[in-house]
Amino acid sequence: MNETAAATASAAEDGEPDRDAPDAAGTAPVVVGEGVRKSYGEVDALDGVDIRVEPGEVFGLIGPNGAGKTTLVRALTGTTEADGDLRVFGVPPREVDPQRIGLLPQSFDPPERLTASELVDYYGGLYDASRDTASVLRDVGMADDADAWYESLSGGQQRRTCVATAIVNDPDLLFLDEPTTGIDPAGRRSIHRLIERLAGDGTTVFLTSHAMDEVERLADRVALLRDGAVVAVGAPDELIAAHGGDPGLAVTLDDPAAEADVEAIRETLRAERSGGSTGEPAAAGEDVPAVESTSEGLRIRGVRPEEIGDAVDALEAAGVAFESLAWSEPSLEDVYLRLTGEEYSPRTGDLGELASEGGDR
Ligand SMILES: Nc1ncnc2c1ncn2[C@@H]1O[C@H](COP(=O)(O)OP(=O)(O)OP(=O)(O)O)[C@@H](O)[C@H]1O
Repeated sequence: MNETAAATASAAEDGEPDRDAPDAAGTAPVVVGEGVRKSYGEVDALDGVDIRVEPGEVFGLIGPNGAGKTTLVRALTGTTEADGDLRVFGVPPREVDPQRIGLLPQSFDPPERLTASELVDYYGGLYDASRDTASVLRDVGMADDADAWYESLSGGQQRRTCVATAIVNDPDLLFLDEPTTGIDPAGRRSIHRLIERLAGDGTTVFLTSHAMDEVERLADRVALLRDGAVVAVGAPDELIAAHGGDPGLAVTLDDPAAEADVEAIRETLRAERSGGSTGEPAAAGEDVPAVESTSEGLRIRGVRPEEIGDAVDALEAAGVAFESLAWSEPSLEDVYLRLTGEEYSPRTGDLGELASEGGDR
């Protein structure tokens, strides 16, 4: 019996819950964190984080600036000490075989007086076994610039080269902290395809990003960190269904709408929804589109595509001139905005409260 199995057996004998236990499918989690805490002086960067990442998952970590994402990545990779129970491949982070881990930190300043190829060679040389440098550079779209000095590369090319150094050891668990920052759309797509391919081949990917479209596309599950704690975790679809709100019409205005105009729009839509041409108001409690102010103008939630004409009529009847309209289904970005309270609107109440009521914590 190896050390991990022995520790597991002894915990089970003690009657304690076994956090590293295989799930019903028989697979042990790759990452387990329970009650993870880290303070910098007065600042609680991590305030009791619980997290579990399964093998082969792309696990997305999102949250506002300062929420604690980088601190959590640092704790999980053993680059900072943290309190609480942390296990990676069943052992404390600092005891994990480095060969199994790839890390792209948020800030990464490799030696500049090397070419992209030499840099990947250099990092590959730190491991017992590494991939062929040319194939790694091909993976990140840097084959044509392999012989360019790192310092002469553009910001996006530098970031791609850094991604290459993180995968040169063919890791089982890959931490990517903001991998596509500064990379152009085509480059982002190639990094996305790379992540999908790695995950398809069994690599577990821990992806931190502010690009919600990226996380929504790539992640099997997402954890939203706020003020050092996980406030929601689940598959993107589940989170969107639970917290994304209704589909809505984004109305871009030249000038902010007056409260009286917003109320007039609301009343017109209510009448349309309930009685159409009869103009009867909706019954109390009836589901009607909600009109909210946003930084760009208005968002009319709960409008069905066939009701967009009614919304335009309501805007015109209220004398509100608009620049553009865009109807969309809720996305992970809506979840993020609602659960972080960044979508606060005085007309819809404090969504910070909604986060604590509707979040998973
Ligand atoms: N070395 C440090 N010394 C002091 N405070 C720190 C240190 N590192 C992080 N912090 C603080 O801990 C909190 C969490 O920071 P962290 O970098 O983990 O957030 P983040 O979610 O990664 O933010 P961002 O999205 O801006 O990268 C912040 O309040 C930050 O100021």
